[in-house]
Amino acid sequence: MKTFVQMETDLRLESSLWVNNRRCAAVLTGWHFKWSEVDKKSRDKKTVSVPVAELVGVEEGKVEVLPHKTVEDTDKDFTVFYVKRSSSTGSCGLLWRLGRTQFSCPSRVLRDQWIKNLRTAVQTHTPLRPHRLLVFINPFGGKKMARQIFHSLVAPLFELAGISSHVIGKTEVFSNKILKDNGKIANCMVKKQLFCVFLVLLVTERANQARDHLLKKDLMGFDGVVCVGGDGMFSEILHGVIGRTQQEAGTCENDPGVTLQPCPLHIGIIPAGSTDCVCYATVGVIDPVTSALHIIIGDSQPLDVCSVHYGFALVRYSVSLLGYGFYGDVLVESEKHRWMGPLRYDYSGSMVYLSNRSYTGTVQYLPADPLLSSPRDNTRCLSGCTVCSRSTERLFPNSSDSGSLYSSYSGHFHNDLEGEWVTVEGRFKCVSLTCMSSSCTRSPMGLSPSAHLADGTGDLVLVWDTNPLSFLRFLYRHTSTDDQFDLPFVEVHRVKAVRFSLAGDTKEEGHEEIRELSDEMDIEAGGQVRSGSRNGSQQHLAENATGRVTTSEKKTVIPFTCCLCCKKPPAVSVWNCDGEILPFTNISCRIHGQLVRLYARGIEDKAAIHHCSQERDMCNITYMLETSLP
Ligand SMILES: CCCCCCCCCCCCC/C=C/[C@@H](O)[C@H](COP(=O)(O)O)NC(=O)CCCCCCCCCCCCCCC
Ligand SMILES: Nc1ncnc2c1ncn2[C@@H]1O[C@H](COP(=O)(O)OP(=O)(O)O)[C@@H](O)[C@H]1O
Ligand SMILES: [Ca+2]
Repeated sequence: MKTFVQMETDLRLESSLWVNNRRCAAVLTGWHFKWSEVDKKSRDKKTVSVPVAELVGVEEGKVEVLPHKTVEDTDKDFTVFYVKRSSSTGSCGLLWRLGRTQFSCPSRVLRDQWIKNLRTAVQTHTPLRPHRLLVFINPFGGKKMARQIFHSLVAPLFELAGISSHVIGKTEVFSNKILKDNGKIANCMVKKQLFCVFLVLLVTERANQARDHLLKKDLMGFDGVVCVGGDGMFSEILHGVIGRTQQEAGTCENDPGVTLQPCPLHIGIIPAGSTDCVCYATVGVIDPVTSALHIIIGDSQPLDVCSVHYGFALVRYSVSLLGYGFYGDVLVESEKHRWMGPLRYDYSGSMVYLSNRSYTGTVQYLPADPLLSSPRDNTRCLSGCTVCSRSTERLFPNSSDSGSLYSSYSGHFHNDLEGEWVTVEGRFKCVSLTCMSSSCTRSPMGLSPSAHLADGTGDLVLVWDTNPLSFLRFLYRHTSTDDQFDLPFVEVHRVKAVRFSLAGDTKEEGHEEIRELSDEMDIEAGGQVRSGSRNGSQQHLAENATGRVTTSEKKTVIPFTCCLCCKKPPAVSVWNCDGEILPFTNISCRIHGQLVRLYARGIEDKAAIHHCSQERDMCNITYMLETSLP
């Protein structure tokens, strides 16, 4: 404690500085860098306060980054880059932009003192800033813009932080640029930069390449993995990161009852996909610059993950949507129209809606503690969420400081699969399970608006068979703030685990095909099954208890290919697992609290920011840091 106070005192700096030829009083306290004009009348006075954790770079001289980086190397000036917020229309979170202020000092000595103290403050207060990142770019995701997005919007920001890039895999034109730039960037990294980021870029050439890389290659020294793509790409990274962590810990992923090891590698998402639900639900906006800034400053958001099992074999992990019935059918249909890009979901959604199907099944669930929270309590999981913070203490009870990443990893995970299972049986339009709100641009409040990112539970939504108009009402409510659960044919439950099985005789049309597929997936006792890809060829990876890995490429078998034109509707649907079709119907699922961490901080409340900025007349806001820091 004494050392900490000492450090704070050492870092404190206060002096007059000039911004645009106007004199300002500037102060660096432990946690904030603030400046305000001194010669202004007090009522016009503006104080800009930047949390140290949100400083992006401190450079000598007068530096510009847009449209190109230019440096006027003067003796008495320095430039500070930081996170600046602005609200965005049409999304629930705030856009982050790069703020920049050039300061002039009365002497070079004072200038150097400011630079030194600001940089030391950042290093002291932001231990999770990444230094080495592995970046995977899916060139075929969403509107096929991932490479451009990365190179035009994200790379310049990383360059500010001092990039050294190493390209692996087959490189393309843009890679040459990175390689060419390397020398120049590496130089300033040594001399000037606030902190260094070492990026390894991989542009994928096939589905599951990123996952396989994470499962097999040397990851020594990396702090995090970044994916530039959509939810499918994120899912690959998720599987790679979780799988690798369990491999190294000697944990058997197949056992539905096992406590999985939380993953030390952070995951960053630069959105460039079709739904981008994970990004939207954890950041609040689909914006590559905002996401890049969250990565650069090393934000950390824990996330619950659902493991899906078929008997004693792991099938997949899910975070956003595990949906049977409507969402499964939409996915099957949308695969035929991938060429439409993101619009394929709207087209397929309409087609499947018009086909008016419902399915029988038995759902069993293990309710979560109703005293902790409820899916109908009208709360939102926002940045600094108290429900999630309390869950951290519950999930990692042995850690001394539950908020700290490293201490939580040393604690013992609390295994809570106790309780009484509830069984419901009947005919459903859809059965959905989500670990988080799953908000996205189509549905800004999400599948379950009050779900939490990191509370160790999921929300199970049961939509009983109903007439088409009522079902449309249910769907339509997802697009507004109207409560989609306030309908007589809809139920929502906060759960820790779920099982699903086909009701009655399972030997129905379509199901045989699924069974055939599952036979081909080589499930041995204790064997692990991974499947997936939505690009026409499905790679199955089966790993048995001895660790032997076998892969076999096979043509995608999508059940019910003629589902929309057959006169007789299919009796069995499929599971949509974060955009992947599962080859099994009878599955069991379990939520693993805070299994992974993202470079994000949850959705920042627009209202709180607005209120805050009016009160203090500040163009940059200390809001989050003031709520989350000691
Ligand atoms: C009438 C308007 C109805 C709007 C209903 C909106 C419900 C939206 C729920 C969205 C949940 C999203 C969960 C995320 C899942 C993703 O992991 C996953 C993979 O994403 P990726 O391809 O980017 O990698 N995405 C999906 O599986 C897509 C699910 C999207 C379902 C959209 C359904 C649109 C339905 C439109 C119905 C229109 C009825 C019109 C009747 C005339
Ligand atoms: N080079 C590649 N070629 C084909 N498919 C790929 C490639 N790289 C990744 N994929 C797969 O593409 C799928 C869709 O990617 P994603 O980035 O999520 O886009 P979208 O949001 O449009 O679905 C993912 O399941 C991923 O496994
Ligand atoms: Ca949750």
